[in-house]
Amino acid sequence: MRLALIAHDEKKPDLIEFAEERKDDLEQFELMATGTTGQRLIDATGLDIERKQSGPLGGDMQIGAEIASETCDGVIFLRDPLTAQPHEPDITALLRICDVHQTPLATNLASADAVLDELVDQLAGRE
Ligand SMILES: O=C(CO)COP(=O)(O)O
Repeated sequence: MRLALIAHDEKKPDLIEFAEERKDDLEQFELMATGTTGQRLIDATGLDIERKQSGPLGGDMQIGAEIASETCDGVIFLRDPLTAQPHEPDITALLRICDVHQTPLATNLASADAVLDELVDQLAGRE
C-alpha cells in the first residue's frame, strides 16, 4: 500500500513529529513525498521515502498523477491555511483528484492519525 506525505513549510515540524511518533506504522507503507518534505522526513526519521519534485515545482501534480493512476492509496497533506502558496492551483488539483478517486486524505494532524489508523487496519486485513 502506497502513502503520500506532504507538508507546507510552517507544518513540516508537525509532520516530522507525527512521523517520529508513528514510524512503526509508516514503515509498513511504500512512502512518497514532495521534495523538501521528503528530504526533511528522511533526515529526521530515516524512513525510506520516494521523493517527487518540490511542491512549487510540480510535486503536488506528480502525487496527483499517482492518485489518478490509482497507485497511491492515501495522502497526509498538512496544509498551511494561513499562508498563500504560489502553486495554489496545483494544491487544489491534488485535493480534487483525491475526491474524484475516493482517496483518503488528511489535511491536519487530527485527521492524519485517523487516516493512518484506517490504512493500517486495511493493511492488516482487519476491514
Ligand atoms: O508545497 C508543497 C505542497 O504543496 C510541499 O512541497 P515541499 O515538500 O517540496 O516543500
